[in-house]
Amino acid sequence: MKKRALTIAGSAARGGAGIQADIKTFQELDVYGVAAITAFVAKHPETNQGIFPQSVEAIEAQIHTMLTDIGCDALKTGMLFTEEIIEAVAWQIDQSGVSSIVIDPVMIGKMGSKLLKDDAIQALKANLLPQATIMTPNMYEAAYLLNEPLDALQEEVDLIDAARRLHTYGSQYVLVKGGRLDGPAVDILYDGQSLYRYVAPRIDTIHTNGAGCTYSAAITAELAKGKPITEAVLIAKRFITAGIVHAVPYLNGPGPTDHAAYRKFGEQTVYMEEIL
Ligand SMILES: Nc1ncnc2c1ncn2[C@@H]1O[C@H](COP(=O)(O)OP(=O)(O)OP(=O)(O)O)[C@@H](O)[C@H]1O
Ligand SMILES: Cc1ncc(COP(=O)(O)O)c(N)n1
Repeated sequence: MKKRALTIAGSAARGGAGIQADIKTFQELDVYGVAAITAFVAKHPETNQGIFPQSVEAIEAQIHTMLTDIGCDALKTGMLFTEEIIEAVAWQIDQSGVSSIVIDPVMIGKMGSKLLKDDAIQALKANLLPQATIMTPNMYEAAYLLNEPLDALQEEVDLIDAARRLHTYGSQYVLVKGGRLDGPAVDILYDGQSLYRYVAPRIDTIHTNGAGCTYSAAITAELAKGKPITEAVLIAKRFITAGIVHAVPYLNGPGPTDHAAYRKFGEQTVYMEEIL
């Protein structure tokens, strides 16, 4: 039977990030995608719209319906926004019996939206990270979780150090993304014993809106299909690299990645190596 992946995240009105990115990615990687929407994000300096969180009741009802009617082989979380949403979602994940859990600790969007409240970080650390199969912070999120200044991670050695320290928070694997490093786009994966680096050429573009969401959704899709973590991350890195190469500059600012690019052009310039 076709495998199923669930995303619990925010709706991004521009369509490149959040739930929209996740569902497009699930479809491209041939898993049945379902979604529980935690909030609607329609923030733009010109329209001055905002963030519209959904009630805990509405979020719980969506997750319950999907888990009981459709079932789930792997799930991911993205924007969760508040402490009470995190606590409710963490409880449902704990009860779900789903064994592949990807936690993307989304905090700030590339257009500047604040997607996690300051007082929610403790609930994320206490209730969600210990349940993670893999957590996928970017450099800024890793620093924030470690109580470091936001620009604390500057080089690859800092990513390695952060991955080791974040592993003590309880996630089985930690993937620290070097999207904002100078030089090649290197991400570090750590499982408590072995360290791996995933390397892609850096693409000279500002159009990476939703790159983190898309990457973690691709990892989730591959885990749903039963791939081991190291391989799921490699396929996902190829998926997002192709998406960035072929990104579409629709916006007055960072445009969305192209979720169809991996299928159409299958970029293979990405490799993985173990760091000894
Ligand atoms: N310019 C780039 N060229 C190549 N790869 C990139 C580039 N920017 C980001 N990446 C890669 O894209 C993936 C997502 O990384 P990124 O750091 O953008 O995550 P993120 O900041 O969490 O994204 P988001 O802001 O969408 O949540 C990582 O594998 C990263 O290495
Ligand atoms: C609902 C939602 N979730 C996540 C992101 C992060 O994506 P990015 O940092 O690429 O804008 C976003 N912008 N909106």
